[in-house]
Amino acid sequence: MAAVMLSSGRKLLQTRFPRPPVRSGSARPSGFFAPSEGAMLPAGSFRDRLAFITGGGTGLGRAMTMVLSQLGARCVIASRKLDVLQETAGEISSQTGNQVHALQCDVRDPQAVARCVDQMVALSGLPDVIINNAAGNFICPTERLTPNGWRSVTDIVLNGTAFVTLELGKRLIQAQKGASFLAITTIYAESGSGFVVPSAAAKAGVEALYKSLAAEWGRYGHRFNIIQPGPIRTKGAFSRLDPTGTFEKSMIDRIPTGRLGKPAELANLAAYLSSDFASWMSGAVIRFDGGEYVSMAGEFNELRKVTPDQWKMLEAMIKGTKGS
Ligand SMILES: CCCCC/C=C\CC/C=C/C=C/C(=O)SCCNC(=O)CCNC(=O)[C@H](O)C(C)(C)COP(=O)(O)OP(=O)(O)OC[C@H]1O[C@@H](n2cnc3c(N)ncnc32)[C@H](O)[C@@H]1OP(=O)(O)O
Ligand SMILES: NC(=O)C1=CN([C@@H]2O[C@H](COP(=O)(O)OP(=O)(O)OC[C@H]3O[C@@H](n4cnc5c(N)ncnc54)[C@H](OP(=O)(O)O)[C@@H]3O)[C@@H](O)[C@H]2O)C=CC1
Repeated sequence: MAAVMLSSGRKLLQTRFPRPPVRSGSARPSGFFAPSEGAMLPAGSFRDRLAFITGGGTGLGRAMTMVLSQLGARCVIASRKLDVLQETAGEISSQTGNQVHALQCDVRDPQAVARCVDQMVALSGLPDVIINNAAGNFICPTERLTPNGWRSVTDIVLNGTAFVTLELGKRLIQAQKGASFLAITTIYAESGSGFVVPSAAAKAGVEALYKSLAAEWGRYGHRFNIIQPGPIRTKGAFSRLDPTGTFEKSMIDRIPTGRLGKPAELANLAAYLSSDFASWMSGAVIRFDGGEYVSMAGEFNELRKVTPDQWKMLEAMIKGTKGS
């Protein structure tokens, strides 16, 4: 029951504002926004190209490796867990017929990054496409965070991205070879977010790093772009950000397109940004979130819950107001 109060405190009108109908993640809006998951670019768009993808063994990194490989790229995927990487590499290359190499690398360790790049160069040369996708994250009230907890996330996300970018950037400059660099951040890199503070701080740092290098290293033939994904189900993210599954429904409810993103959708955008079709694109920050960010930001967006009958009444009240 909602009441409209006069400034005197007297109730002018009472009306029932029923709770909005419960809408599941797959209800009405997703009928309008069904995902398309096949490779979007023309076949062979990455023929003779080498792509290096950190965290390419799982989740979104795996999906990006899959689409690049489908489009003809040779791929090198790198992270800590060699067995996971090898399994993914085998699966993708047997589906696409293109080489996928797995290299162990902890991006927090600059020497390990240099060794990994040495191995890649020996195997396949320097890459044309670099995707900094590896990340660490977990929800935690900031007052519970230890220095090592802070370090574990910021080292992977910010330092890891910087070490990979510096190592490859310097070698590419030396070799006078152009390349596309892409970083995967998140929508809260822009707004900040409680409960994932090291991630928010580190992702914001990655964005500053990539925007800065877009300005500085264009002269070497290097492009730098950023994708800020909204929620896309992966085991890595959801097990650490919503371990009980409690928040998923309310999250979907605030996404105007009414559903989570799909890894393959993100992968198509990443492929476009890394391709020659985007050769004029650098320094771009692309939010890819089904509208979630603007939906959370708008002061009056909760008025979506107001029914047509309630609008009639509100309109009459507003029009009936005389003076200020
Ligand atoms: C409604 C929400 C639904 C989902 C939302 C979806 C989308 C919204 C936008 C999403 C953005 C997503 C961003 C992402 O980055 S998702 C990527 C997630 N993937 C990963 O994190 C994979 C890699 N992660 C890890 O390996 C670990 O989680 C890691 C980051 C902790 C690093 O591992 P490791 O180096 O082995 O570190 P540990 O030794 O385990 O721990 C180090 C340090 O951290 C403390 N710590 C670990 N976990 C927690 C926790 N949950 N709470 C508090 N502290 C934690 C740990 O205790 C150690 O500190 P000490 O001081 O004790 O030594
Ligand atoms: N899924 C989502 O909803 C969203 C995801 N993102 C971003 O997307 C990217 C992919 O996340 P997602 O696929 O969901 O999650 P995953 O957990 O599947 O991916 C994270 C990857 O990072 C690798 N990694 C972690 N630490 C290191 C390290 N020290 N050195 C090298 N590699 C490391 C992991 O491999 P290993 O354990 O083998 O090292 C893993 O493959 C991340 O940048 C994340 O921040 C952003 C917004 C939303």
